[in-house]
Amino acid sequence: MTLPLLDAVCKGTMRLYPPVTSVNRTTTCDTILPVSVPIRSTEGTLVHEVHVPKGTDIVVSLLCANTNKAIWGDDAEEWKPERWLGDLPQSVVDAKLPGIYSNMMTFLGGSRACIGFKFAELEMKVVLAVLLERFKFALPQKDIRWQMTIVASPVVDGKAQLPMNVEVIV
Ligand code: HEM
Repeated sequence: MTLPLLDAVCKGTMRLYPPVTSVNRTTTCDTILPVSVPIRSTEGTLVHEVHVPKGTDIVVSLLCANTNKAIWGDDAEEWKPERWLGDLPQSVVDAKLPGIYSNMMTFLGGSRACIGFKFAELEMKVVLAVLLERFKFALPQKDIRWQMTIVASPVVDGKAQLPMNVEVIV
């Protein structure tokens, strides 16, 4: 059975709210990092690559890659599952992000990518399909903020929590 809307909702959510927002790495040798678009330096010259010496700590933001306006468009910060109901924009295809999951970096890419991503994807779909058949969920009138630190969490009144009104469907 294909459930395109459920699939689109999961992808839309995983793009905008990646549970792991960034990963840290330390270079083990001198490295040259190419940049996707040239950067203008403080001297006014265009920089096409960055020299990174061995032993440099690097923060790789999965959230920034997932919400880059040059890739996803001006509405990059909006939750729009319908993006996945048709063809993705050419800018997303052309970006060739190395992520293992649906043109985004949520589960990373390369040899240390998440090995549990298919399990996680299946689990979230099963849980949603079972719960949504039996319960109605609604957000309360509270100011919910998303704290996008290394692990993302919803916060209300300074405490990590996600209050919800849950009603049994009879
Ligand atoms: C929505 C759920 C999940 C997300 C967003 C996620 C994301 C990630 C990310 C970003 C990494 C790379 C971390 C790094 O290298 O610094 C990672 C690694 C890993 N994940 Fe997941 N993960 C999820 C669920 C799972 C599940 C369900 C499992 C196991 C059943 C799992 C097992 C692993 C393992 C073992 C690694 C380490 C892989 C390695 O270093 O070679 N993950 N995950």
